[in-house]
Amino acid sequence: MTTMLDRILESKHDEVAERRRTISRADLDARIAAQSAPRGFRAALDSKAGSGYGLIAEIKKASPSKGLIRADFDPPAHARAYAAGGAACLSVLTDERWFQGSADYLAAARAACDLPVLRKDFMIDPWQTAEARAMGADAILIIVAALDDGAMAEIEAAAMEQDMDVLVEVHDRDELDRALALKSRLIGVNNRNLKDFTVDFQRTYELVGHAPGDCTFVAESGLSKRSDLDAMAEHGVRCFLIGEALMRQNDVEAATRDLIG
Ligand SMILES: O=C(O)c1ccccc1NCC(=O)[C@H](O)[C@H](O)COP(=O)(O)O
Repeated sequence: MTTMLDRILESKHDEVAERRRTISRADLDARIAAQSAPRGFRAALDSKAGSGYGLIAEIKKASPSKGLIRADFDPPAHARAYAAGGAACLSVLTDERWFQGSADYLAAARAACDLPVLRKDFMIDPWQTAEARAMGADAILIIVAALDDGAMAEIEAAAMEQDMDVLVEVHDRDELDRALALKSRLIGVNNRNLKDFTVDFQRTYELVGHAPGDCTFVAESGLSKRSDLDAMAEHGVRCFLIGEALMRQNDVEAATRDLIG
């Protein structure tokens, strides 16, 4: 059966191949040289989690599971609201076809605040890490379900060469074991099944006990209220990636503060 992840990855291969044809490495290098140094993504998350909750607040216009989430989409305004509300980091969707995201949204969000920013996209090629840094990203995502071990290691090495952090996303015990063969100790558990979009917090509860103590452990997807976070904290999880629930709020700053304050 072809899953949504399969469909996304298939289109991503064509899309990345096309950009590789049209954007020269010299152009990317010039844009990287013009960027400010990466802001420490994991360090910012750890710092906030040390005295409360570490929130990666996501700027997300639409998704395959929910369609359009926010009509009055304004990345710089959302970035400022998340920062004022106490978020540790931002995540910005840059995938255009499935999430209506954009590299321009990431650049605009980063310029509007001083938080480190994750490029939220489907990384299939080390070239995308240079592209991520050229747009200003401080961290990239590796989805273990999307890659073989060799590709993961190459993409991680390319990101680390650019001094970016790497969030490694897993769904089950096998994927966690593969993630732990990498160097990054920033591990996310996606509670959303990327095949049928169901959300199950049990995934996080089951995996957190298997992560070594030197990991920063992040629960992702489907979290919407303070009691969700407090329940996670009872299992030892203090870092969260949250998009839709915050993006649907009229007052994003107040909602962010209420959630983690
Ligand atoms: O959000 C989706 O529908 C989706 C579908 C297929 C692949 C990935 C998907 N989401 C990416 C994410 O990881 C979430 O945007 C992120 O964890 C935040 O989730 P939420 O708080 O539920 O918006």
